[in-house]
Amino acid sequence: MNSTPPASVRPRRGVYAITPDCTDTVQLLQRVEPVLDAGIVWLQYRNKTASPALRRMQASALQPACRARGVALIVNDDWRLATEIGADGVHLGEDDGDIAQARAALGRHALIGASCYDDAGRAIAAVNAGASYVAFGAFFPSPTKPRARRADPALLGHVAALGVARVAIGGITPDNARSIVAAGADLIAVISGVFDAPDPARAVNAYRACFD
Ligand SMILES: Cc1ncc(COP(=O)(O)OP(=O)(O)O)c(N)n1
Ligand SMILES: Cc1nc(C(=O)O)sc1CCOP(=O)(O)O
Ligand SMILES: [Mg+2]
Repeated sequence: MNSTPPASVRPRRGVYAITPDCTDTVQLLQRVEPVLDAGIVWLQYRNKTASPALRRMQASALQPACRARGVALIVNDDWRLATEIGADGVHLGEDDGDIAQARAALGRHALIGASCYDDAGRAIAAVNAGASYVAFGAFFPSPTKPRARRADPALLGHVAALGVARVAIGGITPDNARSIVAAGADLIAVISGVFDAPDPARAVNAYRACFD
């Protein structure tokens, strides 16, 4: 019997890395593999510039790399793509479709995340619709999304009773992550702080230390 639990039910605390836009799939894997090996909990495949065909190819390439390391793969924006490639879940923002529909398609074990920005009411609605985690941000100026609306860290404490994982995103660095974890974040979601770092695996370790 395989005693290893599926990635979706392992402890939900730690680093949630999100891929940068990258057109070259070989290079994408070369950038992601050391990050997976460094001990992240979840990986989100996000590419805002790729065609649907390239997104399918890249998500399919990431799936076995994540599976081999016990890291859950979450597809951004597109629950149909998540089902097609056998991902562990999907992340949905305000323009990305219906959480209940995604839950019905992906099944009860899937990780379904909802962007809640600075809005606790949105988080309550998302959990009622079937979300597995709620994401808030941006907590700091984000190099990736400079125009992201800003959220107050106190919000993370206000939604503790929802009983789902709380993800923090937006400009999180190894220097400011500890304050966000102290405010109540279970996972910190990061793009530039990991993938623009001179040594991404070392950056993951610095973020991980903020949970000690
Ligand atoms: C973990 C996490 N949190 C928030 C987002 C942002 O989602 P969204 O507002 O739909 O914006 P895009 O990422 O689609 O540009 C996210 N992707 N992941
Ligand atoms: C994709 C995304 N969503 C955000 C939100 O606030 O909802 S901030 C963001 C970008 C996160 O990248 P970085 O770690 O480079 O700041
Ligand atoms: Mg989106």
